[in-house]
Amino acid sequence: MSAPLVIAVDGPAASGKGTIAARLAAWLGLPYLDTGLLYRAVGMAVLRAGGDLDDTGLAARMARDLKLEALCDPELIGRAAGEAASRVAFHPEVRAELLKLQKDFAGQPGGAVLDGRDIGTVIAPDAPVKLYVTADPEVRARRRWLQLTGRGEAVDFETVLADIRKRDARDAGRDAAPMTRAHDAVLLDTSLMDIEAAFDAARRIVETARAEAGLS
Ligand SMILES: Nc1ncnc2c1ncn2[C@@H]1O[C@H](COP(=O)(O)OP(=O)(O)OP(=O)(O)O)[C@@H](O)[C@H]1O
Ligand SMILES: Nc1ccn([C@@H]2O[C@H](COP(=O)(O)O)[C@@H](O)[C@H]2O)c(=O)n1
Repeated sequence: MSAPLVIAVDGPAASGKGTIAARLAAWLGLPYLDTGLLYRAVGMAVLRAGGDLDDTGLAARMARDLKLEALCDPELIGRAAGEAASRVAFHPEVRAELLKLQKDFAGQPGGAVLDGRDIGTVIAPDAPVKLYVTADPEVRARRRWLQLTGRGEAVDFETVLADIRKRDARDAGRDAAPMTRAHDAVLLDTSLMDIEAAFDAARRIVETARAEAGLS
């Protein structure tokens, strides 16, 4: 029997990694977890409790008490949730609380697809297929701006670009599980690709990696 097919998809905000990961999962019939939603849900829980995002203890308690139903909240897609997520994700104690759930998901016997910032480095370092999806900050900001304004959020492009740059710096610069490309992750720059082209490129990367790893 061959090893389970685990696909780790990492990259910065609005690079399109979630779109790619979800489509890979549907194509392969694998379960999919958007791990950013976990941090978004914790951040929103802290904000809704009137708490301070820098309060490590409170954020860690919210992470410990997180219910999976919370991931269905449409507010998690919003700008406030993205910023709050990056703030609580900074705390190692929060990351520790969310670790087991993610590792268990990645360890399912039939395989899985996960996307985030530390999937290929921390959550599933032995994944046979790893992608690091990126795009220029301006391209990502435009995608995010279209997404946010499309759902009715009034925000200008420059604000979204500033958010993206700040979030990139915080996510890549933190000590705990920083956003980084795993040494064995294949880089996929989607700056000049539409969604179909990006998915096709990702599918080819997966097919090559599967063949190299001898996975059926
Ligand atoms: N290659 C692409 N070309 C144009 N738009 C794209 C592309 N990939 C994704 N998008 C759009 O950009 C937005 C962000 O995509 P997506 O949610 O996949 O990014 P992400 O990297 O998972 O973001 P986050 O880190 O915030 O979870 C969505 O509206 C999506 O439809
Ligand atoms: N594995 C992960 C996933 C996410 N984060 C943090 O959450 C923020 C929101 O993530 P999105 O993918 O939904 O944009 C992100 O900026 C990270 O700070 C993380 O640390 N690790």
